[in-house]
Amino acid sequence: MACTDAFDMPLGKAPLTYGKWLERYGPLTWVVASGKQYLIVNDYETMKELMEKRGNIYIDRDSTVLLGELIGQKTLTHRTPYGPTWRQHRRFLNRALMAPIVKRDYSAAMIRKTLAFLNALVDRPQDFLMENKKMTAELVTEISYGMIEDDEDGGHDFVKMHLDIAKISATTAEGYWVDYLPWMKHIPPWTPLAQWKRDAIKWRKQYDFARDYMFDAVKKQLLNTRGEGMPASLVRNTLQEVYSQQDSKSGEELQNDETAIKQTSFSLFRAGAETTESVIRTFLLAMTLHPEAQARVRSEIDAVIGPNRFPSVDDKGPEKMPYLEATLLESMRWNPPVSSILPHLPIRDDIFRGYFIPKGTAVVGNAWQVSRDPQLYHQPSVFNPERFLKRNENDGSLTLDTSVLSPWEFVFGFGRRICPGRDLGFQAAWITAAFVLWAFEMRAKDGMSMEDGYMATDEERFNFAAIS
Ligand code: HEM
Repeated sequence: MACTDAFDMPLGKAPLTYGKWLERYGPLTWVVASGKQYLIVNDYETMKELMEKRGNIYIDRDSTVLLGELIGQKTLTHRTPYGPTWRQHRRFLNRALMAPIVKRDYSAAMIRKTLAFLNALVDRPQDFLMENKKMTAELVTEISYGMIEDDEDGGHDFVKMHLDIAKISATTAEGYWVDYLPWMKHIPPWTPLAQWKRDAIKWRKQYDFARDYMFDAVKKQLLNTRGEGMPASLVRNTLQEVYSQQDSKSGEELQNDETAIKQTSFSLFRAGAETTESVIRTFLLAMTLHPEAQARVRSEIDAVIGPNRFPSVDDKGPEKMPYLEATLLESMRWNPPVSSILPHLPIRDDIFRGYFIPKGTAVVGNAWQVSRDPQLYHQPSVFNPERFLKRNENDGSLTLDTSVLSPWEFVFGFGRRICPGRDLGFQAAWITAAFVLWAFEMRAKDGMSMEDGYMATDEERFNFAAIS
């Protein structure tokens, strides 16, 4: 392990800088910046050792005073500290987002949204990025609530509310004095230099309104109809389950369950929309820049599905369509949506490989570096779905090569904090990919290709933001 200094802490494209530390210092780099301790982990085995094998220790999350505490984002599942509230969130989410439930309850919404996306592409192909954003934002909202607006309450635009909240997060991301001097949170809002506090109160109201708005609508409808005719959604399904146990629960327990469902459903948009959008965006980019790979996926779709029916989730899986599966895996590896995995903080002091790691250190796994590890992937910057495939010697068919590390092993994080929406996100991306290439051939504008050097380096091609 090596220590570097705060001035080396990158402001932009962090995973690339972390990757350079691997060459200089080895897999672990210790950094202290703005009074906070970070441990940057740059290889897969070490991430697994810390966040999975020692997952009971490296399980906490950090949060800032302004955004986390005063505005309330600490209550989003991915920001919730380790403890009973987080465990309750995970119990609901793990059950509600299991692969068979996703397939049974949410496939129809995914197909409906994808067909709307295809229609938009016919009319306005140049808007594909914006339409992809819209599709994934609406899909995750519908999965959370079964609808995208509450007509009875004036039809506020829920997606827009979320986008506004994302702006608040961006505005506050660089930190305020109160984040370093927590006693400042007690300063009354009317004092002359407390504009930040007045802003925080305003943002808190905006945040609380958005969090309660759709949840309250679904709850009201459920109480009025007992769920008759309501579409499946995370809120409907989990509230129904909780209400079915109301005889065995105290009023306080029911209230706690409701609060947890409200927080988890509100978290899904922040955690699930842009990440799924990223997988689809990378797939579309890869298919455009690699016409040969696109042609192989399209011929697989032609052979398995043909022109007379739509793709269906029953076609999904490496046994039926190995090349499509490998292409999506390669899209997730080529550009991991969360290039720096959210920090896992140890809940107690730990000794690892002889190094002392204090409680509260932000342990950051650099998923990007794993995706570019030449020991794991030959020519890692090259988009090559075949790296995940091998030919069956007996019948010549293709199967997944399990000796190659699947991106499933690192792009969704590790241990008990692993992404609970991974099956949902992957299935949504699969449906979009299958429908787009069933319906269209994609070509780059003006016939540009990788050979022309079009955005040829990783650094130019991807943005390395929180969601890349
Ligand atoms: C498809 C692409 C997706 C990717 C690549 C992705 C990736 C991740 C990663 C890296 C984490 C952090 C895991 C860790 O700390 O070890 C995470 C957490 C999380 N993800 Fe996803 N995610 C995706 C889709 C989704 C979807 C569709 C949902 C839900 C609708 C979702 C919900 C969550 C939640 C709630 C957490 C917080 C878990 C916790 O802190 O306990 N994600 N995701």
